[in-house]
Amino acid sequence: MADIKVGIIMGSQSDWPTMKEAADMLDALGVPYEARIVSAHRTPDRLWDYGKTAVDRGLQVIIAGAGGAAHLPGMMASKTRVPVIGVPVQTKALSGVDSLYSILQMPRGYPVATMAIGAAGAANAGLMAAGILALQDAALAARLDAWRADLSASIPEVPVDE
Ligand SMILES: Nc1c(C(=O)O)ncn1[C@@H]1O[C@H](COP(=O)(O)O)[C@@H](O)[C@H]1O
Repeated sequence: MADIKVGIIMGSQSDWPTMKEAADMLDALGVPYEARIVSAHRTPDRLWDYGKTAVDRGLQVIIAGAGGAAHLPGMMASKTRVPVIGVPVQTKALSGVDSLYSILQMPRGYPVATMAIGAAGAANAGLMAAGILALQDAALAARLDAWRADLSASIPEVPVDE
């Protein structure tokens, strides 16, 4: 089995369509990961175990997505020193601003690197995780540079009528 250094966790199955954007990005960059449903509210023991074993299992980055009262990323950051990237999942009632504020305003000492709301934030979380791992992985760094160059090259210089 490939050496898994990235954990993608989410509060609910309903978050997967958003969090899959992070997974797809990691797939595109050839970064192995695991994906799990872990909820601070609904499965606190699972959260505890995941955080407690993260370092020993070799995880180097955790991407945590949740919506609404999104306590999962912050609680995971309280349980492990593995860096946590938070993804605020978009919600119906408050458009994800609730998720954003829940994740963003961590107390001093327990940071969560918070992305933008929704799918773009999840994709960026994948890129952020890859960038962190690329600091010590030259082959991944080359793939990430190529991905960025491709994106840049795909942006037209002159706008066209659609
Ligand atoms: N914010 C959290 C946590 C948590 O932070 O522990 N656990 C579940 N949830 C969120 O509840 C929302 C609705 O979940 P359901 O769709 O299962 O009702 C999801 O966006 C999930 O992340």
